[in-house]
Amino acid sequence: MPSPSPARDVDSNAPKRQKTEDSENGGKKSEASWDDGSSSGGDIPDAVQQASTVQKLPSVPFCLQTLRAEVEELRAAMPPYASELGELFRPAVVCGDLGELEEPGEEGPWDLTLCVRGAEEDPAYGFPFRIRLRFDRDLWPSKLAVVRFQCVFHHALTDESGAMLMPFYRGLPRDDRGACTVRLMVQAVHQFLKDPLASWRIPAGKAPEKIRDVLDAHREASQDRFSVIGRYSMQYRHPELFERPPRWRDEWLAPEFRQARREGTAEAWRAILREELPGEVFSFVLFTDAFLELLVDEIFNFYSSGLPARRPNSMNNYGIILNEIGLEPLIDALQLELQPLGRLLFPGPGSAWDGHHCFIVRYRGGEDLGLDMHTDDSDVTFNVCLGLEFTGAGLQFCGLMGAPNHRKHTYTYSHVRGRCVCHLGRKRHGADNIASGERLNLILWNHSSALRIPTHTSSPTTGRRTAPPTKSV
Ligand SMILES: O=C(O)CCC(=O)C(=O)O
Ligand SMILES: [Fe+2]
Repeated sequence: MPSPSPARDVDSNAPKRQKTEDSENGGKKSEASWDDGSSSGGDIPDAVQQASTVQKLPSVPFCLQTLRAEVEELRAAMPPYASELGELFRPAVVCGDLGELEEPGEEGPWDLTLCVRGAEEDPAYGFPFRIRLRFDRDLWPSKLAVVRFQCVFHHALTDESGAMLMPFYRGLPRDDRGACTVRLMVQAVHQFLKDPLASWRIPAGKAPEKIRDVLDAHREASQDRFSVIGRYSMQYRHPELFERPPRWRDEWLAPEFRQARREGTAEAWRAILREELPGEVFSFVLFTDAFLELLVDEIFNFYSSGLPARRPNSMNNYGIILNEIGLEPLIDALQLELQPLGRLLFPGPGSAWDGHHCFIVRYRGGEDLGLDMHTDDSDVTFNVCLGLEFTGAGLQFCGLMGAPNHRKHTYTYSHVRGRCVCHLGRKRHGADNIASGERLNLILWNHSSALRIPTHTSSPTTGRRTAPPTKSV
């Protein structure tokens, strides 16, 4: 896939956001900035640059009360393309000016999640995509709310983490004060999904061919994905797993897990945990038999549908990605259920998840038997055994990546149906060969964008983001 040609940034009059230069940011970029050349157009071709206008922005101070009122006004009259509007909340951690994680104080920022779709009949973007709006008092409402797609999203004009790029913000609609509003932000995302070039203010017919090519490639990937999800939706065995908004039924989660969640204290959570390796590997009962039966039945139903399945990673030939068959909303909700435990066990990497990769691994004679030692492309991994009957298949652990004992065996965990084992993604591990029977596990890789700020936030993505994540062995 060709990449767009480099060009210089011309918008030196753009207003500056505080402290976003590399030197002040530990070499990392913040999700949006208005200042330096590299963050506002390093790889963006000339036609795009010319379309960017130099804006005079008003100085309207941040006011939390007004922001809350705008969210409620949106809730009271949701546009047809928006749904699943959450509540404003302060994120548990954010990336500080030096790239370190910090807990935000009274001054915010504030986050809001909701789903937005593009044009109704569009087979690639006419579906609800979960987005996060981040309101930072240095930027809102005079400049922008930072927008990030918090879901599987194939698009050429967002960065690797799903964050909008600078030209999107330059084209934001404004109210009669010249400021942003929540409703206008949501409308801008909808317009972006409908016509990204117009939203970047690139005149019709002026888009460089290279950009049109990458846009088309991503559109095709998105369309293929929704085509499988759509076709499978005609064949669901258990539609309750696919509901929108998603809902975890009480009878699906183990009573002791629900009890800990109700009490919500560190002691209550600790009471359900088994510390397999002190401070590093934990396990607990997560699912009931009823849920295990339901999920396994649905997975075998998908296998027998004959629909194409992307494989979860380069080391697994028989698994399926749950986010690719319509279960992304359910897994979003599962991640929320597990978040308090992540925060307790792994402060930092487990504190504020906003993305996931969730898949099934399957082992049986004649297919994959086990899994080589590796680390996961996750911040925190949850691994739940779904059954079936099997012997062997111990889960081996070594040290943390980078630690002196990285390659040294430290512990063997034995999977038990319904039980979940959790660890940092950088803890080296691998599965012994299955000796008999068949094993299915659900693997949830949790990601925090605060820990994964990409180094390029402005150039169009140059290829299809369809390659499965790989593991470092
Ligand atoms: O089979 C297992 O239990 C481990 C799977 C795993 O580590 C992975 O898929 O990343
Ligand atoms: Fe793994």
